[in-house]
Amino acid sequence: MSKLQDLRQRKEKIALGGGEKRVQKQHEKGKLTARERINLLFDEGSFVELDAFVKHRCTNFGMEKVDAPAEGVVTGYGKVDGRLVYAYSQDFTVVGGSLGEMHAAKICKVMDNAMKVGSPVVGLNDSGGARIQEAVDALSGYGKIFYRNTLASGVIPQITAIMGPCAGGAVYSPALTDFTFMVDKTSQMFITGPQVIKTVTGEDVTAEALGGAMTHNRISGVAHTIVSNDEECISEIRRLLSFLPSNNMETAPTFDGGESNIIIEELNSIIPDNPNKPYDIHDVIKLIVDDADFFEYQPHFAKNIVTGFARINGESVGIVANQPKVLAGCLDINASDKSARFVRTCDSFNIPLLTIVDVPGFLPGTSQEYGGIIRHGAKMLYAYSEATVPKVSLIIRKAYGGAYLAMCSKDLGADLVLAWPSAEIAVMGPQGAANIIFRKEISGADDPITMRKTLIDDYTNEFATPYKAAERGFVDDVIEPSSSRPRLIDAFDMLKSKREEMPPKKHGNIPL
Ligand SMILES: CC(=O)SCCNC(=O)CCNC(=O)[C@H](O)C(C)(C)COP(=O)(O)OP(=O)(O)OC[C@H]1O[C@@H](n2cnc3c(N)ncnc32)[C@H](O)[C@@H]1OP(=O)(O)O
Repeated sequence: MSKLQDLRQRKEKIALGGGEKRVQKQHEKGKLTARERINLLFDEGSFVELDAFVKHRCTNFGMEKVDAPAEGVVTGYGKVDGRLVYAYSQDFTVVGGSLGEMHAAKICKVMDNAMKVGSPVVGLNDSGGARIQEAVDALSGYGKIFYRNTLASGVIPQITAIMGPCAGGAVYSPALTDFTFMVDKTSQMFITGPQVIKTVTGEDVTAEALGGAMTHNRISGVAHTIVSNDEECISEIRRLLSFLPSNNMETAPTFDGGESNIIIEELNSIIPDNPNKPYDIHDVIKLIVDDADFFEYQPHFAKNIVTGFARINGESVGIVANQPKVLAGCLDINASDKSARFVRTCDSFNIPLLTIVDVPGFLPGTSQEYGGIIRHGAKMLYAYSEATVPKVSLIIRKAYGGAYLAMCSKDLGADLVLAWPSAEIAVMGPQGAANIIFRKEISGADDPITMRKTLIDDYTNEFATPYKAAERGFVDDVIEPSSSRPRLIDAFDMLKSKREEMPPKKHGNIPL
């Protein structure tokens, strides 16, 4: 056999992964193989595989006889929409995609290379976890990955997709990355599986209920996006990448922004006359951004706040907006965590922030106080204050108390604050305020009910407007809602050359 034939044969054998039977089993579960996923991720023909010949060197429990093509993980680089991206894709058909010393070394090489050239890393996870035969060498492999995840944090975007099992120590690499996708029904994440839980606590729980995609998207907030199958997962990763720069020294790619001067009459009537009537903030976002295209971040978690990426005049922006439809748009523990993390993600990657405010306050109650709403809410204040990207706030209705401050107020460094005439910026809502400051007048009146109503109306007319804040310069301008899109385009355009430095320090100490 010629050397060339030998090379071809070797590569063909490696490309078969764990063999036909195991590939068939993978397909029967509704999953694509590691290589099929890689092919979908990258622009056609652009993927360059590295380390296909790497072998494990474990001899425990007969492992010297186990051939593991590509060491159970396909690694390399290629182009996504013409931009360089590094990726690894675990191959469940090879020793269950389990991670040993050399499997980890391949992933570490991808991360090291991506850091050198400043490109995102996409990790497609489908693995039985630490390769049990390799013992502490496998654990060390995870440790090396966690260390690199942390060093790369805020330098290059790190995206993880969970496309199969992800248990034990394996869960912490995804948790250290910027974005975690989970495929519905075929992916699970947990520290300890159902059997261990049954033994230790006696609790009965299925793997899906414990760590399925919806559990982590809706309840725990560990995952950011749920997708229905592998194909959708990969296409959503490609879509997400289009909103992000390749690294923290660059800005996100720009696109054709469409109509910029458009007046949107619908916005003038989108807020209901009754201040207690909810509406869907998505309607406002979709009218303002380019092509109604909104990539939502954690759409199923803390639905009282809406976060995600969009474009305004072709440029990426990160949007944080209260959702009056859920908990009246109050901020709570989960909303604070979700938005603070999102703000920091945007700031890391030079993505300007648009904050749309309609917030009646922080959610009252013992469960919130005992859960540490003070500590969690502080994360929002911290994240907005330290963010140096352009920050534009649009106050469309309620902006009360500490929550007004937390939603990127002027005092937390908003570069431009615009308000609609429907804005109400005050320490608290008129009803609550009147009960406290006019208590004596109300209780001493011949007709307390009428007196209360009169005083609430007085307070509303005087304070529940944007004009008190505008008088002090906390609001830069009160605008017609219909002009919001051109005004925001103009604001972000004006702020493009913004330069702001934080005081030198090792790192800040965000309340965790
Ligand atoms: C730090 C940590 O990561 S601790 C976590 C350690 N990992 C674990 O506890 C999980 C162990 N694995 C499992 O429980 C199961 O394999 C599951 C649930 C992940 C998947 O189950 P199934 O879909 O039924 O696949 P199955 O068990 O047949 O595994 C496929 C192959 O991968 C192997 N495999 C799976 N996980 C591992 C592992 N962690 N180490 C070594 N081999 C493994 C299996 O032995 C099997 O090999 P075979 O095809 O030669 O028979």
